[in-house]
Amino acid sequence: MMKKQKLENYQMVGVDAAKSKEEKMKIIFDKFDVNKDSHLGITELLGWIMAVEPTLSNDLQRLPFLLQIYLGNPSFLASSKGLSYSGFTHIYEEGHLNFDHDFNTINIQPPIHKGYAIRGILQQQQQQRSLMLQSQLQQQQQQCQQQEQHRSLMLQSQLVQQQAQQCASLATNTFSSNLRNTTQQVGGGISSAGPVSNIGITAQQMGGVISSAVQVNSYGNTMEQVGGLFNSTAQANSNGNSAQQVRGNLNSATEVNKNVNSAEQENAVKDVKSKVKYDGSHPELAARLEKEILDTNPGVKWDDVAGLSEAKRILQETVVLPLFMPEYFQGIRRPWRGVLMFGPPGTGKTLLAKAVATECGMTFMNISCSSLCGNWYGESDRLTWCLFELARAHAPTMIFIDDIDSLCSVRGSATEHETSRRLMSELLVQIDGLNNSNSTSGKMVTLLAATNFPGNLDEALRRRLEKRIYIPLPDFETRKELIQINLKSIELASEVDIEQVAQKTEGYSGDDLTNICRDASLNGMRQKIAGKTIDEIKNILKSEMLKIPVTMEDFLEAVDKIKPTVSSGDIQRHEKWYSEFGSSY
Ligand SMILES: Nc1ncnc2c1ncn2[C@@H]1O[C@H](COP(=O)(O)OP(=O)(O)OP(=O)(O)O)[C@@H](O)[C@H]1O
Repeated sequence: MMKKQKLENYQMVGVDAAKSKEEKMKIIFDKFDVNKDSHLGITELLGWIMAVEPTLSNDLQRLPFLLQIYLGNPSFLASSKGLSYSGFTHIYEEGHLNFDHDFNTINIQPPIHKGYAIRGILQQQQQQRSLMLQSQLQQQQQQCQQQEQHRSLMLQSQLVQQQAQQCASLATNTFSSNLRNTTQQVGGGISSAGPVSNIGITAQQMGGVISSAVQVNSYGNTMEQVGGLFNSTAQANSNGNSAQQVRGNLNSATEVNKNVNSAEQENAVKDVKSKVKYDGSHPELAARLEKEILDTNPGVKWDDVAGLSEAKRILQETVVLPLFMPEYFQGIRRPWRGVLMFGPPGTGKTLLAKAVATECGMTFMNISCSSLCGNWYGESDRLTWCLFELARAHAPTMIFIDDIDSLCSVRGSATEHETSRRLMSELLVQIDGLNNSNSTSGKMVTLLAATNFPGNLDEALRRRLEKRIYIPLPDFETRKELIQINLKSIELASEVDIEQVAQKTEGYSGDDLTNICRDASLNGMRQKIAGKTIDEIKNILKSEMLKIPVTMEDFLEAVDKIKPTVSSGDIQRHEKWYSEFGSSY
């Protein structure tokens, strides 16, 4: 079939096979008059050669390549577009020569032909190609090596990070306190006393877990050992203690307050974190987010948050414990994906989020609506996706989204915008993916959100924020504690009655109270400088200024001046929502 086709071509061109090569070339060149339209296509040229020399078409794939090279050589061109007769004869002869032998070898070793540096061109091209291939290969190898190194550094760094957290937690009161309680729980009603003997007793009683318990307490290092211990907790639970009891035995708020990490431990965590590198697909977005929202150590302690013991307990269960005993929080006990704190403004929601992140040595990502709003179509959902990718790279991480209601206009509503719809969909997908398979690998990412307008939340989002904690206005005891926290480094006059200030500030938010304390503490200075010139003020000794005590009068004046910012309508709105959708312990 092939032969027949070639013969037809041959006849069509009308070349007598018996003629000499030169004659054939002349006929073909004239016949096709390649320059008449100043254009010669490769396919056309290929057609000629195949027609004239049917035996040359053994390797049709190689031929166009060769022709391309010839046509690229200026010495074969009669004009900028047309082929010269000399060029044509050369092509013909090259093809002829090589086809006569074995066309497959042409490209490897083209014959030297008088007057033309074809071999040089081909060799050059070949060399260039092989150099290119070599350099591509080298680049690929280098990339592979770099990726490998990077990956192993990441793994090492994650391991160190985990260990640093474990060490920090175990070495500090935070953990020993948790551990002690846990061990008591492991004891499950065994009458044990002090922490160390308690561990001993528990270990003995638990039999199989002696080594874990001892190791954890003596050295407090590895995940498996910790896991071993917490497995024991799980066993203890199945041996009679209910989850309720476990929770009941958790640290009280006051105990939690004692759990202050040493600067050294914090630095260790910080140091490890700063070495974590994002290796995902959007480095430029990640860099932007990192700059805006990343805080490896927010530096707020439990001690700094007054009251809110209920909220603290829920946060312990949702965030702190799953981090310390990941093996326990599996399956149906998996950590809650998202936690919502709602309540009037200035009640300490952000403060609480920071405290949890600090106490757990978690990376804190404080995100606002504006950080997720991109300028371009699709940028917001990419930013959202990148946020969670970044969080996983820095895990354990807490993503804190303040004013989350502003991210979601209710879907389907008139105010819904395409960007916000896409952002919301991505956010829902990402929350769905939280704490599934990765929770055991220490890659815990928790979403903590806060809002003053819980009623504005998208229904789907509300469902995913599985725990919804009400952060109310501070009660009497909390107000007292809050005033003390605010004034801990301030000189107070002996007659100052904090209880009275607390009584007078019912309905004030934590933020309002902080403002009262600030105002009261500045009053002494105001009185001291009243009527003085700037120069006279400059001459007042700093130490003298610092010694001015805050009096009861200063407080009463401040309370008079500063009014509560939260209305009773606001409170009712929150309480109504709490009764419908809130979580309690
Ligand atoms: N429980 C608290 N303990 C100590 N300080 C508090 C407490 N609540 C509020 N404050 C003070 O009020 C300030 C504001 O608190 P925070 O930003 O946490 O409130 P918020 O509930 O997040 O407010 P918003 O809803 O407006 O974002 C804090 O910096 C702190 O000084």
